[in-house]
Amino acid sequence: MSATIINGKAIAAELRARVAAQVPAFRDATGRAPGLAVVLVGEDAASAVYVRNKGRATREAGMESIEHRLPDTTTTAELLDLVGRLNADPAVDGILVQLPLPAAVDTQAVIEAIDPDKDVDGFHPVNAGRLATGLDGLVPCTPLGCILLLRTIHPHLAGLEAVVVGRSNIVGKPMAQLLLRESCTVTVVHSRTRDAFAHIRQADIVVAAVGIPGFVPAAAIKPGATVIDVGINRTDTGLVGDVDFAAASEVAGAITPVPGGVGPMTIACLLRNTLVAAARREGVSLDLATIDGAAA
Ligand SMILES: Nc1nc2c(c(=O)[nH]1)N[C@@H](CN(C=O)c1ccc(C(=O)N[C@@H](CCC(=O)O)C(=O)O)cc1)CN2
Repeated sequence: MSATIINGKAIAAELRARVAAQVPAFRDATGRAPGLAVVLVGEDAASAVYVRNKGRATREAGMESIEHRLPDTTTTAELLDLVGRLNADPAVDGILVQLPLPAAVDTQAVIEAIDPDKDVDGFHPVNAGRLATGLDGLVPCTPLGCILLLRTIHPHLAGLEAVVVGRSNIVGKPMAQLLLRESCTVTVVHSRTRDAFAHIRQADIVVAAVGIPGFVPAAAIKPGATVIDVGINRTDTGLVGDVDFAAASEVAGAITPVPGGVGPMTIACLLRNTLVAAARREGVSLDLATIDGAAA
């Protein structure tokens, strides 16, 4: 069997276009564009690229991009002070602090300092709680992107067996919550799971977010399953995911590539979240089902 390759780059471009299409109405209603502030601390090369791409995508969508680049000597107190100012700035609808932060910075304190209603990363405990309890909040971009990719293959996710590989706060846990919200039957496997592959083999949907190159072998995938690979691992042979893509695509029904799968959805969903945050702050109504795609 040769799997359908899920083209995240194309699906992300469509989402970005749908978000951009809503911006003129927001401008007309409020007299301003949605504003996204992105904070980069230090010199991490990959983070610098992601922040540059976020700024470009924000401007291309017709939104205001506010970028803060700080040295790697920045203290937690200095970062908290900046976040406080962005919280208070009425032109800022979304705040994103690029991760990872330098080791000396208290990352959790910074995340918790962001106004939950401007937390376009969806990492604040208030937004994690809203997601877990079925309230409207801001949802982490990468897991949200995975759901939108899954819907292109499974317009109805309810009842499917889903296995999430990894339990990070940024991807694994919110991914499990989002799949539960779609009425999937959800299992999370992690480093202490006794036989992770035995669980993965039962799954109609596998979301791999463990950060280990090629961790999921073809032999662990049920024939016809949909495989979403969140891993972005830099190796001597280039960027690879958490799934053995070449072998798995002979077994899976559909699979995301790396690069070109989940990654582009992260930035598209960031724009979507910024528009959502701006609309909620201004009391402007949005048709989220249309923005997220016809099957939403
Ligand atoms: N505050 C945040 N920090 C980080 C997040 C996040 O969502 N919020 N996620 C990642 C990095 N990230 C966005 O910030 C991100 C990662 C990858 C891509 C992407 O488009 N990847 C491409 C490959 C690009 C490459 O060559 O490196 C792909 O997969 O096709 C976009 C955004 C950690 N930090």
